Amino acid sequence: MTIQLHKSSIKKQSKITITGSKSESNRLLLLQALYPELEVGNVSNSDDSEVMQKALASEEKIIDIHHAGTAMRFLTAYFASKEGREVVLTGSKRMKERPIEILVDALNQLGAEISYLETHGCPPISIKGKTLTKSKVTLNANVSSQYISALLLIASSLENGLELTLDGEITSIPYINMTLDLLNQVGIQTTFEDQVIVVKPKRDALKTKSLTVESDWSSASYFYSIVALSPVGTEVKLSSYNEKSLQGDSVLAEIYKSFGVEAIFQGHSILLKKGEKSVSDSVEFQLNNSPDIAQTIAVTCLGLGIKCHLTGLHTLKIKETDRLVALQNELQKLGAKIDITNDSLTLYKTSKINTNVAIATYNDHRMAMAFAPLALKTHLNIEDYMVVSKSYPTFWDDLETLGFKFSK
Ligand SMILES: O=C(O)C1=C[C@@H](OP(=O)(O)O)[C@@H](O)[C@H](O)C1
Ligand SMILES: C=C(OP(=O)(O)O)C(=O)O
Repeated sequence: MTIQLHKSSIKKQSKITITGSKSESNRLLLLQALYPELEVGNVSNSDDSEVMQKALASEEKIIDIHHAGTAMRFLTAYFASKEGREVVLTGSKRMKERPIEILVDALNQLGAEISYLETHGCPPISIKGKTLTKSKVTLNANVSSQYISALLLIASSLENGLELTLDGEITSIPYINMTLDLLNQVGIQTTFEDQVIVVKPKRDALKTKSLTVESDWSSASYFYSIVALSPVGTEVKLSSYNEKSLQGDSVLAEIYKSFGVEAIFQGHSILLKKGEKSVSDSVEFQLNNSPDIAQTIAVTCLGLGIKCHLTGLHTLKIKETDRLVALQNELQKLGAKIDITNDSLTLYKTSKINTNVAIATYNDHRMAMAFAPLALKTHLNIEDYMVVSKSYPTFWDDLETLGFKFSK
């Protein structure tokens, strides 16, 4: 199903409430399964968090987590440490191509019993839950931080806690820090020094029994892009956010200054305003710490007609799709010249954007949402538009609130 986005201009002022961060939600849902007295507010309404909730409550033998990477990785660790529980974790066609070997190896070294059912190194996997007795393991930290967060999330429930040694350059570090911060908030002790993370076992009551998830910063990125592509003076207010966020994607506020977007905190809302400041001609960003906003930034640059060079993108190749190739294909359709490597993208200055192009989304929510703001510049069509529900089910409703015009 394709949505036709008509060339639109949005209201001068609007207000949007974005659902809870799916990253924070999926961590806290797992902690809640370990410590049922924990109450969690503003849980994400994303498909990925729904899948996580259902899986944790399920007594079935086969659990299908569809496209949800965090759910796949976090639940692997969770079920592996649940003595007596036997499950098969499976997922979408793409999930069966997304690597999980580093996590499975680490868990098996800790005493787990996990095996592959189809392709070595990828889901589906069979897990025979065990009491994990060992407490030290080393793993490669350069492929996905989700493997590390998965181990950290179950660590406090292990008899002796966990000492994790991270080998190589650590990717997506803010997500690891987010995990550690949430553990600390509920009273689990951790240290992180010189590539070694230690998590102490938790035996006493929780320090905090109730936590509220901050709204999702990756979802906020699409509104930063919309404001960047709108006339001077356009304002969009987003809630509910914290000035000091656990989410690495909050770096958006800094990055989008280059695109003329002012972000003003007003209590727990952020007022985004397109300022008078002229936009940079060419930008460069290292996105190792915030890979999920790469697509948004690349498309904003196309819309503004500026050059961008984005680096630190090696994890994009193993996400919902190969996002580097997907971006190259779709930006080219719009008339852009773009070069990609295994970990970078260069988009050259493009003065004219092709109209009425059909953007393919590759089962990737962020392809649909990153390209949608271009409707402020031209007519465009987005294929399989409901793909957005992976992280942001009400995305199109919220765009309509802003004044976007479309036909489904
Ligand atoms: O831990 C998390 O919640 C996430 C970590 C990141 O993955 P990688 O560590 O694989 O880059 C990010 O891309 C993903 O959307 C969510
Ligand atoms: C990469 C993402 O999610 P996951 O890895 O959890 O599927 C994402 O939401 O952009």
